[in-house]
Amino acid sequence: MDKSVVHKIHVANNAAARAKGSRMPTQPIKLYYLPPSPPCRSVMMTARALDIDLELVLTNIMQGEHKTPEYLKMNPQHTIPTMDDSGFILWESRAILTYLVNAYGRTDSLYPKNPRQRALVDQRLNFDLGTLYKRYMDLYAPMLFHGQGYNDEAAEKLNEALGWLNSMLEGRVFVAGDTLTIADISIVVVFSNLEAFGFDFSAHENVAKWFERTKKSLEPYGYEEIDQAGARMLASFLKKE
Ligand SMILES: N[C@@H](CCC(=O)N[C@@H](CS)C(=O)NCC(=O)O)C(=O)O
Repeated sequence: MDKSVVHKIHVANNAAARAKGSRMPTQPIKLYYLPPSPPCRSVMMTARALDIDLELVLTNIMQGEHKTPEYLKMNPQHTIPTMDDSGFILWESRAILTYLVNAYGRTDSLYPKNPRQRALVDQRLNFDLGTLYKRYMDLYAPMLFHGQGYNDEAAEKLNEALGWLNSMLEGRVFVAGDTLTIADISIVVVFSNLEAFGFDFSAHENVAKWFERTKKSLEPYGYEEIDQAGARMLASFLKKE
């Protein structure tokens, strides 16, 4: 679509949102992304949940588009997703999620302001970054990107992390309480990948039920189009190996 048309739509959408009393970006927020990238998918679903239009900038990391001088000037760590909100540059998906809710959320429900509730969301996000997503990558990155085989030890480590998540979910509807938060959106992308890759996590009953519930909750925010489609794309890389 013509850029000026995209901008006009953005201005009209924001005027409507402002009329409903919410804060909205003055310019479209740019997101450097690639559809199968799991952390990009969590940012895109969160933006939908917040009713924020993103200007998506396709950044093909397979073709080195994240290592151009311009990209490295913006993000020397050359990762996607990277966000540009009117010159404010941010990377690390979980930092982007918290920023978007803090800056543009109509309510705090996706990232509660209550200190204890927020601390639980932060704990889950840190668990995801440092343990769950890390162990998922320890198992699947060698298979996806280096043609290596299934590593039972890495699978066992991942399974251990799934068990910890299962315990965190005991007596809870969502990972940090009774309502959907950005922690669910960050964590769900791991499970969409595991499902697409055929990793059986059904023994973790709380996790399996939470996954189905979270998929449904995210349906209005593009779950199938963004997350499931991205996970299937990644799975097709896996099958080729
Ligand atoms: N922890 C980061 C991970 C970002 C990341 O590693 N993204 C991958 C794509 S899924 C990437 O940019 N890889 C290219 C590179 O690191 O050079 C986040 O959540 O944003």
